[in-house]
Amino acid sequence: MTPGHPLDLSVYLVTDAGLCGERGVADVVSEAVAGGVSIVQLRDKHATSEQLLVQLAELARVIDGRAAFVVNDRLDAVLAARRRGIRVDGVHLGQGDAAVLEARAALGPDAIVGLTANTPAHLAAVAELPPGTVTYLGVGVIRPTPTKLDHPPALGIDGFAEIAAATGLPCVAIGGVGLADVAELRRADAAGVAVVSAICAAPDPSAAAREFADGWAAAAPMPTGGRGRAEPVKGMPGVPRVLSIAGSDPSGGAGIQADLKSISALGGYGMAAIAALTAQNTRGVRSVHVPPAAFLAEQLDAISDDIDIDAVKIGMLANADVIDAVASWLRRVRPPVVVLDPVMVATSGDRLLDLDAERALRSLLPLADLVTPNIAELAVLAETEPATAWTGIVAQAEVVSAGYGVRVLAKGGHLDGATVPDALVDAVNATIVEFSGDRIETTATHGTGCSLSSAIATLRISLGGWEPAVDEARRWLRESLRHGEELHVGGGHGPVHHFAGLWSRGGIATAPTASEVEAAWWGEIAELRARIDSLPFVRGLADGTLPPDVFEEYLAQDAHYLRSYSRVLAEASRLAPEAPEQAFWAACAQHCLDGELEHHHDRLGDPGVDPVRPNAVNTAYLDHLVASAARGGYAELIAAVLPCFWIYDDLGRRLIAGDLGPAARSPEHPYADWLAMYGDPAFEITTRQAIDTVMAVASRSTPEVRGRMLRAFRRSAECELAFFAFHAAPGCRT
Ligand SMILES: Nc1ncnc2c1ncn2[C@@H]1O[C@H](COP(=O)(O)OP(=O)(O)O)[C@@H](O)[C@H]1O
Ligand SMILES: Cc1ncc(COP(=O)(O)O)c(N)n1
Ligand SMILES: [Mg+2]
Repeated sequence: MTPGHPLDLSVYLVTDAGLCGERGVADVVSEAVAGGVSIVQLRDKHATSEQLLVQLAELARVIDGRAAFVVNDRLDAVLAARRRGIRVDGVHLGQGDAAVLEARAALGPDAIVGLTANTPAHLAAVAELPPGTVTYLGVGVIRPTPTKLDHPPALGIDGFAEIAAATGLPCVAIGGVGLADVAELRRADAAGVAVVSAICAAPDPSAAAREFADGWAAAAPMPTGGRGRAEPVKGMPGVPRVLSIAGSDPSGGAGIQADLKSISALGGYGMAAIAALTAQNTRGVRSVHVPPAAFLAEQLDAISDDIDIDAVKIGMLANADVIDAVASWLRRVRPPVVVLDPVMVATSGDRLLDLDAERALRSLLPLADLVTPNIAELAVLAETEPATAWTGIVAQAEVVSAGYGVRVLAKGGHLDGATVPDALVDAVNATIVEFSGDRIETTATHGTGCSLSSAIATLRISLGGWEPAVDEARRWLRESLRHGEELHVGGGHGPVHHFAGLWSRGGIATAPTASEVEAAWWGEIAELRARIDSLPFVRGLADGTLPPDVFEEYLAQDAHYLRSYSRVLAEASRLAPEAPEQAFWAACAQHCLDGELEHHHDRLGDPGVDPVRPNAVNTAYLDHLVASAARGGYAELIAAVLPCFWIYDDLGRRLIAGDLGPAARSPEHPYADWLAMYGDPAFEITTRQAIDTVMAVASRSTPEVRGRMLRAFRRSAECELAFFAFHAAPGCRT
């Protein structure tokens, strides 16, 4: 968690090493955080202290400040990690774990201390604790879940809502939460949803996480803020009013334009006095025009005569006259925070400052609170050659800091190497704070220095200290660097994506691709599929031991189902917006009757009229399909019909391949014709077409419609499980 920032509990990932499998926990966490997970809990009940420490270091590195990071149960490991400078934000404790009071005392007031609580007695005990002891409650389980075998009775969403209403603390819903529950839980006042298998076991954890983040964002916000959600820290000032005095970059990635985006992205009100104009793009600077310095002075006065300025960021000043105008305004106005980015050379290598102005720039240093030179600029200020090693860079920063009585942020962006360090050097107070992170492989580095310095100026006001401001600005810049190339701006060094974090957290969600939706939906029903595989009915099908009367009763029910399912597919055809989709669903409707149903009749004998009374799960499944069409129209209906293709195709192919037992490969298998029908490559092609059709619609839909489609899809998958299960138990007869 970042000091001064509200804790975002919305998508809470609990790790499970078993479910992450060969990919490893760190890879899954890294992807999940990229997809929008806001907090990660490392849960490893078996690791030794030493193993846990290694995992903590690795996860802290891949999370890289993008999400909060807590550890289940092991307060000792959190303390050991913190002693080694590993960034762990806190601990989550169960009722049987170390006492929350002890954790709060050991970790200090800013740490996260989460607590599992799911009974009125637990809530009563929490209410007795001093305020500020517990940060949030983990409340569950919502539904029965295989990822925690010893879980208490499921609360359901109503039970969760009751507990959330009875406490003043933010409540995270945990245990068996599916994507389809997210909106309802948010409306039930959840501060977030905890997810284990739906992300850890997903083929694409990033896409799965994004579905949850989108689902959360799309759910209607609570009518009034406040309860149930963590609040910003008390005493946070209002919106920082931040002025950039810098040059214009018409391509929008550096200079004034980058400053205004950075200030806005970090919650400030941005103002800009233009000191110079450049004609540049992502490849380089073509020319520079400097308006008269007197006109800059007029701009500055116009602002300060009217507006209280909280912070100033100074960038490209072009020449000595301009520098003098800014120096004399600063002496008069004395804004509380002044950050000077001593821009001399652009990322492209072009000079942005007259040579004779370099000396004038030094006169500004004592008027600044922080100066942020890159390696080349630091050497000019230190009047020496650029250092090539990090230690030399920090030494030069100390010289400049001592010589001018100003804090220096030495930036290592131009160093070669796998890590990118920065150092906040304050020779006056004799402190050096180093920051480091892995180098982000990207061409989008245009304007990094501009963006960083205006971000620090803004955050210095809202966070109240230099170290947290630099820390948070770096975290934000790193996220912006990671997403810069997605903007597709220019053929040279493109801009960073200033709003990457903001947009992905639901402001403006980028639409997922069809294959991302496909992976997320398949992952969403992973648990249901696993349960189908282990049903006695399916195991009996696989090894051929399923009693014929059970199989025939199943077929009779399925024949009834298929007659109605065919009508539902015809309805999809009727509702289809385009002719190819209309034809596809019509063909599926027909195949249902003359392919699948015919097979059933071959086996059972064509009864002419339907003699079978549908059993309860059959009726429920068909009701759901009809209701999906009536309620949600085409999009929801095709999502609801999909599991009947997808699950049968997947199961059929795996049975034929012998994945569920070798007997299914034998031509002597008693149900060989049934297996051949669903393992048939023609059925695979039809299924692929159905998946593609549904995913194309889902990826084009709004998050709200996509959420409803997923709920319909998941419900059908549940019905498939129930349909098989009905015929599974020995002795169960329809
Ligand atoms: N590839 C990268 N990966 C991670 N951080 C980077 C990368 N490039 C630059 N930075 C960071 O961007 C900021 C600007 O640094 P730098 O590139 O040295 O300055 P300038 O943009 O002024 O030349 C620093 O915080 C630096 O650590
Ligand atoms: C107008 C203007 N100001 C500053 C920079 C430096 O950019 P960087 O942030 O990459 O050092 C730039 N290219 N253009
Ligand atoms: Mg720079």
